[in-house]
Amino acid sequence: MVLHMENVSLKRDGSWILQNINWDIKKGENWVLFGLNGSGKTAILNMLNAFYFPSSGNLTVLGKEFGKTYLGEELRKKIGFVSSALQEKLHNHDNAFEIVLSGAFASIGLYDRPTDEMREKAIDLLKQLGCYEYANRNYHTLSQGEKQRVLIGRALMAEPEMLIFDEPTNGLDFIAREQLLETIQSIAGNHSSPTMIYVTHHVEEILPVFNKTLLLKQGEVFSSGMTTEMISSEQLSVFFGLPVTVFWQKGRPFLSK
Ligand SMILES: Nc1ncnc2c1ncn2[C@@H]1O[C@H](COP(=O)(O)OP(=O)(O)OP(=O)(O)O)[C@@H](O)[C@H]1O
Repeated sequence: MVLHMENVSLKRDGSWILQNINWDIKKGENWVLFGLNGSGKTAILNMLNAFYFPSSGNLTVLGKEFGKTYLGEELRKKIGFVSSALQEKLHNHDNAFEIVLSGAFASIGLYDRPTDEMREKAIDLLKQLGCYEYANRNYHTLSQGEKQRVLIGRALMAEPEMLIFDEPTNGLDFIAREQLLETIQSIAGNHSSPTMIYVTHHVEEILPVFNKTLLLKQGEVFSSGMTTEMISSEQLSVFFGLPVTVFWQKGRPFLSK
């Protein structure tokens, strides 16, 4: 089991942010965590990363049970994270190659001496993700879409067991978004690919590789199961509280009122 959440609730500053969350992720599944603004998506991610601790319930992430030992750092090494928020934390004067390489040490900036093997791997990843042509460019000169792909390379460098995309298309134009989504879909084709979780509130970003979906509403699980069943006109009309139609094209859902 990659993730086991059993009746997990979270209280912050006196209010309940998450209530009775049940969520199991098995190896081989890739999940969408779908919820509107303020539904508690970030709170769940902060628990997976061991920044927050459940106020009640049982939580096991990658075989580590919360409450038994301190597991923050150990766990975070096994979880790759791609978000726009992370972009701001990186050293902007590093080039794309160095940013990817630093993923091997789970560090911001390069403090340890990378091995030749690590360098080769970073180059392979840059090629695989279509970033090779700007490998020598300073990170801050890259476009948002290019930055996000470099971040994916950085995350994959550490060979994570879980890879989380937190609204990764923020700030991307249509073309950059589609390129990024294509990259994400291609990672899944790799036999050593990690379990992926894609956090979003945009239906049209849900790729075929994300075969499972959890619908989160006001801190509670509204429903969870196969993506094709969750992302349906019937479910989402109740979820949004307004009639919507979902139509599928080339394995991806689209939403209209
Ligand atoms: N420390 C805190 N104290 C009180 N309330 C909080 C705290 N942190 C978050 N919340 C509230 O918990 C709810 C869930 O927040 P969270 O950031 O997890 O939502 P989200 O689904 O990630 O939203 P978005 O898509 O807008 O990022 C929100 O109503 C938020 O205001």
